[in-house]
Amino acid sequence: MSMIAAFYSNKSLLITGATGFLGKVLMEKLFRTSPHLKVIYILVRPKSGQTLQERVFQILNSKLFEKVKEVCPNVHEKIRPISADLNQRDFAISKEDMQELLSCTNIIFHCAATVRFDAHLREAVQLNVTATQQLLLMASQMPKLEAFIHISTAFSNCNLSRIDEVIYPCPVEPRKIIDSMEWLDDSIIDEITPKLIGDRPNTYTYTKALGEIVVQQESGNLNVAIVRPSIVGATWQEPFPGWVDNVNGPSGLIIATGKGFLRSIKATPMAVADVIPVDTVVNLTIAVGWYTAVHRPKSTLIYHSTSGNLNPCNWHKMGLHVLATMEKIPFESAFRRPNADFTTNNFTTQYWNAVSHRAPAIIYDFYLRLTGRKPRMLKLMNRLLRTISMLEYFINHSWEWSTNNTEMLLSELSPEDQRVFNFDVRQLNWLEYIENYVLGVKKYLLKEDLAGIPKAKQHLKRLRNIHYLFNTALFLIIWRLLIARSQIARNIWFFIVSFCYKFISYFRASSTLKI
Ligand SMILES: CCCCCCCCCCCCCCCCCCCCCCCC(=O)SCCNC(=O)CCNC(=O)[C@H](O)C(C)(C)COP(=O)(O)OP(=O)(O)OC[C@H]1O[C@@H](n2cnc3c(N)ncnc32)[C@H](O)[C@@H]1OP(=O)(O)O
Ligand SMILES: NC(=O)C1=CN([C@@H]2O[C@H](COP(=O)(O)OP(=O)(O)OC[C@H]3O[C@@H](n4cnc5c(N)ncnc54)[C@H](OP(=O)(O)O)[C@@H]3O)[C@@H](O)[C@H]2O)C=CC1
Repeated sequence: MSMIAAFYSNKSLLITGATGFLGKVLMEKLFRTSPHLKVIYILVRPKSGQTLQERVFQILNSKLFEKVKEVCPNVHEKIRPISADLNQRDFAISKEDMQELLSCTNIIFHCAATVRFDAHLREAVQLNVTATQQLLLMASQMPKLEAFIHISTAFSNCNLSRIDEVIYPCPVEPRKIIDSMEWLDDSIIDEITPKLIGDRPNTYTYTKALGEIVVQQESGNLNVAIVRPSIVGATWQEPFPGWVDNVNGPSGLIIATGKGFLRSIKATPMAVADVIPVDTVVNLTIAVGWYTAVHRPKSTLIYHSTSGNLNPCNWHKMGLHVLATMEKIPFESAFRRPNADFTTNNFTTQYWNAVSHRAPAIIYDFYLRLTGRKPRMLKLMNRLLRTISMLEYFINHSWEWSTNNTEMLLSELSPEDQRVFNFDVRQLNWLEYIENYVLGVKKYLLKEDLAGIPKAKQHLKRLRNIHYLFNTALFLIIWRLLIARSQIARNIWFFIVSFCYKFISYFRASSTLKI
C-alpha cells in the first residue's frame, strides 16, 4: 500500500490554479491514487460566460478524468469549487466559504499564477506575489493546516547559470514592491520595470522570484515547501502519455513547426532543453506535500523538478526527434513542409525570417487576394515571430540546477511510493516521450483524427512538389534575367550548353561503336 496515497485519505485539500494545465493533472492524480480523500476545494473564477459548476463539469468530462471516474465514481461530490478571484481583496470569497476553508483545510497546493511573459508588472505582482502573501495569511488562520506547497519555477533565478535549491535575495524587498504597486501609476511602473527586473528576461520570472521570498518571509510557523519545475511538457505516463491542453512552452512550438509556419529559430543547438513532463512535476508535488506534513523539516525546502542534470537532452536532439515523429505522424493541412533549422546569430535569424517565414506568407496572401479572399498569413506570421522572440531567451541559455532535495525525497520513499509517485526523470526515454508528445499535440490540442494521416502525408508530398517547381521556376527566371544582362553569365551558359552537347555526342558515338 502506498504510504503517500494513504496519507491523503480523509484529508481536505485546497488547490489554487486547479483549472490550469498543472492543476488539472494534480487533481486527477490525487483523486485516482487517493479516492478516499475527503474533499478538494478549488478556487475558481467564473470565466468566458461559464459558471463555476460548468467549468468543473467540463474538466470532469474531459478525457483526462476518464480513469478517475472508474476509481472514484463520486468524484464530482468531492470537488468543491469556491468562487474566488485572486486579484481581489480576500480573494472575493464569501464569508461562509472562507469559514469552511479556514476550519477544514489540511493541505494547500498553490499553483495559480500568471505565466504570461508580457504581463504588466502590476498584474504579475498582484497574482504572483500579493496573492501568495494573502494566501499565506489565510493559511496562518487554518488550525488544521499540515503543509503549504508553493509552485514556483526553476527559472525564477534564470539570471544565474548555476541554481541551487535555495531562495536567492532580490535587491528590492517584495513588500516594498507590493506597496509601490498600490500608488504608482502605470507610466511610472513601465519606466521602472526594466530596472527592477534587471537581467531577467520578463516580469514573470521576476515576480516568481519575489513570490518565493514572500513564502520564506511570511510563512511563520507553517510547514512550507517550494517546488520549482522547469519547462513543463505533456504527460509522460499518467493517466496516459502525451496529454496536453495548452500552447504554452514547447506545445505551441510543436504546432508551429508541424504546421510548417516555423521553419527556423534562433537557438543554441547544444544548450540543454530542460523539459519536464507534467506528471513528473505532479508526482513530486504530491510527495512533497506528504513529506512536508509528516516530517516537518525545520526550514523551507526547495525542490527542483528539472531534467537537465540527471537525463539531459539538447535542443538539437529534441528538434530531430520532433521532425522524425512528424514524418511518421504529420499534422493536417500544413502550410509548408516541417523543417527545423537552428540559427545562431541575429543576421541569419533576420535573413531566414524574411526568406523562410515572411516571404511565403506574402506570396500566400497574394494568392488569397487573387482568389477574392482576405489576406491573413502575414499578420499571423508576425504574431508567431513575436511569440518566438519572447521564448528565445530560454532556448539560447543553459542552466545547471542542483537536485539534492529532490533526490533525497526520492530515497525517502518506499519502493511502492517510488512506483506510484514516480518522479525519477532518469527513467525517461526522450525519443519515446517526444513521439507521444507530438501525437498528444495532434490528438488533444489540434483535435485531429489519426485516420487523416494518409491524407496529411499526401498533402506534404504535394507541398514538396510545389516547392521543387517553385524553386526551379525561380532559378530559371533569375538565370534568364542574368543572361539577358551579363556577358559573363552568357559565357557560362554557352560553356555549359556546349559541354553538355559534347558529352552527349561522345556517349552517342561510343554506344554506336559497341554495336
Ligand atoms: C523551426 C525550429 C523548430 C524548433 C525545433 C522543433 C520543435 C522543438 C520542440 C520543442 C521546442 C521546445 C521549445 C521550448 C521553448 C521554451 C519556451 C518556454 C520557456 C518557459 C520557461 C519558463 C517556464 C515557466 O515557468 S512558465 C510557463 C510557460 N509560459 C509560457 O509559455 C507563456 C508564454 N506565452 C506568452 O507569454 C504569450 O502567449 C505571449 C506573450 C508569447 C504572446 O501573447 P499574445 O497576447 O500575443 O497572444 P496569445 O493569445 O497568448 O498567443 C498569440 C499566438 O501565439 C501562439 N502561441 C502562444 N504561445 C505559443 C508558444 N509557446 N509557441 C508557439 N505559439 C504560441 C498562440 O497560439 C497565438 O496564436 P494565434 O494563431 O495568433 O491565435
Ligand atoms: N507551464 C509551465 O511550463 C510551468 C509552470 N510553472 C508554474 O506552475 C504553475 C501552474 O502553471 P500552469 O498550470 O502551466 O499555468 P496555467 O496558465 O495553465 O494555469 C494558471 C491557473 O491560475 C489560475 N488563475 C490565474 N489568475 C487567477 C485569478 N485572478 N484568480 C483565480 N485563479 C487564477 C488560472 O485560472 P483560469 O483557468 O480561471 O484562468 C489557472 O487555473 C504556475 O505557478 C507556474 O508559474 C512553473 C514552471 C513551468
